Amino acid sequence: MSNLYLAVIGVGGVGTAFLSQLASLAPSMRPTLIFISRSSRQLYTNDYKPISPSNLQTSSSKLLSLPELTTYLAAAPGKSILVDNTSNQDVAAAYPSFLRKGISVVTPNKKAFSSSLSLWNDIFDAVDKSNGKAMVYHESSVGAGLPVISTLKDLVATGDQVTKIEGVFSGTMSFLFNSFAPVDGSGKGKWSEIVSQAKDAGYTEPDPRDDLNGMDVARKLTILARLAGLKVQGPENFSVQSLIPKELETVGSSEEFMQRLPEFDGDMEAYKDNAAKQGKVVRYVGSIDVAKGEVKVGLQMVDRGTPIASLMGSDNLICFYTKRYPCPLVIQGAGAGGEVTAMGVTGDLIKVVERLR
Ligand SMILES: NC(=O)C1=CN([C@@H]2O[C@H](COP(=O)(O)OP(=O)(O)OC[C@H]3O[C@@H](n4cnc5c(N)ncnc54)[C@H](OP(=O)(O)O)[C@@H]3O)[C@@H](O)[C@H]2O)C=CC1
Ligand SMILES: N[C@@H](CC=O)C(=O)O
Ligand code: NA
Repeated sequence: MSNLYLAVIGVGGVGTAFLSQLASLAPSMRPTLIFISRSSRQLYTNDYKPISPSNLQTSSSKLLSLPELTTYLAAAPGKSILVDNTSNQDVAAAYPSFLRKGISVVTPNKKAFSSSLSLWNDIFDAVDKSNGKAMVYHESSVGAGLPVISTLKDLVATGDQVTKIEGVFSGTMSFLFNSFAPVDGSGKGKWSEIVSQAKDAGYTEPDPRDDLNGMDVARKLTILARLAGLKVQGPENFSVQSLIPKELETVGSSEEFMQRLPEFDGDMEAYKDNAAKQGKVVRYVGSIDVAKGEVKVGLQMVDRGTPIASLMGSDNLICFYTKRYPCPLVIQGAGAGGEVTAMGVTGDLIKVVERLR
């Protein structure tokens, strides 16, 4: 496609899967890739010629700062779309600047939508003021590729009243507890070993402590709460149960954290045994009570026969209770992993392309 241009920041698990899905799109739906970057390398040309991702590793392009990238994309000979596949806060904080220059943003990065309320307002003000020229889509910021954000937006836009949202919002936490404490009472290894497996499978955040401290779930609930109409200030403003052992809270690197985690396997065994004594299993759940304005994130002892207890793999389970759906509208499926997350990103990109071309 000649008149739409694409910049991709971040080529890790999600970014790599996204690039392969991008390559499989029909040429009429595929914007011209003109910029790609990892944390310390960028590839682009000054004359907006198409680039090939495979050349990123050997690229010697001068590194553009975020304001320089904004200027570069704004001067492209057609409309530009930025795909942010990082979890970087600085990139997220630059979305309003991109949007104000007419550059649409597509991302699985939760940071922009779950940090300060003022960043949230700046982003959506910029979208509103662009008169349809700049869009933001972030389906994969909650439930990876599952249609969670789009469903909630449709419920709200069509006048339904959301009363409660609850379920399992983390692919990592789901995988950890489904493997560590399955309903049949067995278990597929020690807690720390299963955390390593979740990291190797690409389910965790770049730093797995962001999952284990509950912040990943807290960020997702912040996003959903805001979309449901609550003015949540941020994930620090409600109760979040961390699974990081106290002794490891001040550890510097994620590598050292992973090395020392086995010392605390006994703590998680205790949670599991305690639940088993009550005939239950332990799971990491979240809920938003819209009427009370209450958000909660943490461990719960769950009855064995319930849908939450019976989840498999990295599945998420999201229940929307609304005026129209007093028996909840339920969305379930894989909530983490490169391919399913990239599917949400690519799907969002297709929506932007359809609206811009
Ligand atoms: N993995 C999953 O299942 C899901 C992930 N997400 C979200 O998707 C995003 C990406 O996750 P994932 O792919 O797993 O993470 P990875 O750690 O695999 O990849 C992150 C990528 O971002 C790059 N990066 C980081 N900072 C910058 C920067 N300032 N400029 C350019 N590139 C940068 C890294 O560069 P380098 O390679 O040089 O380190 C790396 O390529 C995150 O926001 C995550 O929350 C959302 C839903 C599910
Ligand atoms: N680390 C996250 C990835 C998706 O948002 C998770 O495990 O759910
Ligand atoms: Na989603």
